[in-house]
Amino acid sequence: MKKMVHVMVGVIWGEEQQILLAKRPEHLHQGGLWEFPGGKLEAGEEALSGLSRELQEELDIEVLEASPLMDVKHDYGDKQVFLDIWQVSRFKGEARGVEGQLLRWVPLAELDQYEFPAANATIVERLKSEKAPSLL
Ligand SMILES: Nc1nc2c([nH]c(=O)n2[C@H]2C[C@H](O)[C@@H](COP(=O)(O)OP(=O)(O)OP(=O)(O)O)O2)c(=O)[nH]1
Ligand SMILES: [Mg+2]
Repeated sequence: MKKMVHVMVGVIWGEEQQILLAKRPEHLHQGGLWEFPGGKLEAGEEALSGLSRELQEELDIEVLEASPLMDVKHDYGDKQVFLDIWQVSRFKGEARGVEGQLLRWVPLAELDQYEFPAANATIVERLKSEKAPSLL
């Protein structure tokens, strides 16, 4: 059986209800697609610590407030992921692509215009079906 990778995923809200997307580098798993920033939880690490660490490493921001949104399990065939998705409602600093990744702040209504990994379809649906600020 393939091992399931626990991934911390941040839906980061900007001040005008936009969400931060990052483009995955071509050479990575699911490369060339847009994602919500995040990465693998380390052994023994708490979920929120892992999320904060990943967003610090990838975007150079400090998470000040975050809450769990949903989990998604997905089998890509070559890899099985458990996406642990949190909404980030407050953070410190200005996000930049530390690893050279392209970033874009996208209004909720325009999310469908971006190509995501297959596992993200349910996340996008969920975000569109609820009024963002009430979740926070
Ligand atoms: N960050 C993120 N990963 C996603 C999303 N959707 C999705 O299927 N994934 C998958 C793709 C990858 O298989 C996995 C994330 O692993 P990763 O390799 O980017 O993790 P990482 O940032 O810790 O990278 P690294 O330290 O191994 O370089 O989760 C998403 O929206 N955001
Ligand atoms: Mg990552």
